[in-house]
Amino acid sequence: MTGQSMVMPEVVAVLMPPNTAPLFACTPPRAAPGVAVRKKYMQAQMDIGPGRINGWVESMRASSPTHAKAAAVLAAGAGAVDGERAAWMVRHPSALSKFDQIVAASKGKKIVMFLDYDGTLSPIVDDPDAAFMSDTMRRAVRSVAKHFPTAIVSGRCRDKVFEFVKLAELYYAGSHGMDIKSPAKASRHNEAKAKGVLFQPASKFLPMIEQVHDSLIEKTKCIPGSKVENNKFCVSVHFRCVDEKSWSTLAGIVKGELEEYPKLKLTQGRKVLEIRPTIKWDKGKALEFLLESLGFADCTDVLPVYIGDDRSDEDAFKVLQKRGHGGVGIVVSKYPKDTHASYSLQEPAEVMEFLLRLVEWERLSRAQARPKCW
Ligand SMILES: O=P(O)(O)OC[C@H]1O[C@H](O[C@H]2O[C@H](CO)[C@@H](O)[C@H](O)[C@H]2O)[C@H](O)[C@@H](O)[C@@H]1O
Repeated sequence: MTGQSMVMPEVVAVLMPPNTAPLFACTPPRAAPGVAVRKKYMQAQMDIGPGRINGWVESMRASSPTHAKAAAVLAAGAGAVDGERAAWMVRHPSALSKFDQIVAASKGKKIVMFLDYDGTLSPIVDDPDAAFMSDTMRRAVRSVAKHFPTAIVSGRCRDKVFEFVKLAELYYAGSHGMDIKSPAKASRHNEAKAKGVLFQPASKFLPMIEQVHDSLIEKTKCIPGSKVENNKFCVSVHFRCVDEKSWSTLAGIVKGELEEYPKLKLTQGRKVLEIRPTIKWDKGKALEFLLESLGFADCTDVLPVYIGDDRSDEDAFKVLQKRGHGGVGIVVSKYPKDTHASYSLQEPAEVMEFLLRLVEWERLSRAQARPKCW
């Protein structure tokens, strides 16, 4: 991103090497004793491919920010961890405290909103079926969508995330972007090109994903607390409620399943192992696809804003970071983590505050632009 329209915090974020997935949910401290912890997590993350089960379990531990923070505190002390957080906040300042900077960058541009669901619009809870969004958050999203084209981009299957959000005027990209649909309800943003879009780049994997889902349901029955979720073009195996002693057994089951399906790969989210097709499609590609469908491909007068909390959202942040015409990536996290986002918000409550401020700012800008009749 080189254009002057680029939105960046005052301090440039440390970039990760190209093609490197974010390594930990929480970055262990850089102080001497923490380095060992950091390396351990890095190794664990690399091992998750076809590697050892121990590597898988380490990586599963690292997917818990609180777990990783506790490990870092043990290794380096609370002071070092606080210092790490302060340094991270300088690199990824709060989108609320930098609100004026963000909206200034949208001058002369149309904002397009992209919102992740779990951990962004709804708080993380133990039961994935109970991850409800509050009515106040729904009202905030509805108001945003009145002013800006708005898409929900989720790892969940599209129908499920729609059941939670219940707003027919939005675009939805489910299954980590592999199931994209334009709004069911007309609004002033979707009269044009994106109307009637349905894009499913992984449709040929549907029977395979079904098989894997059914097989994993059967094989994980012996593991109390585990939950296998059918996300249509991917399968999520949750371990949030599984006793840590059983994590290696669960990892072994998923690993064994993957070995039978070389056309599927493993990714990780917050206390969840996700199996998905090896196709080169992710939330970043979905963001590009939606911008194109809306008629904004290569447009200099559009500013995409993406808010998300998980590893899969990093694919979208990377796209925004590379985009020549600007884009705002906002990561939702209380803890420092490797991210390609420029800004941060701590939790869904702050996301709601940001959305409401955006709506208010847009209303005021419009009112000021209107000719006055005395
Ligand atoms: O892309 P997202 O909308 O963030 O979806 C990612 C995954 O979110 C859900 O799991 C996560 O949230 C659950 C409810 O709070 C929580 O119990 C779980 O531990 C988290 O990983 C969803 O259930 C998954 O299918 C999504 O892939």
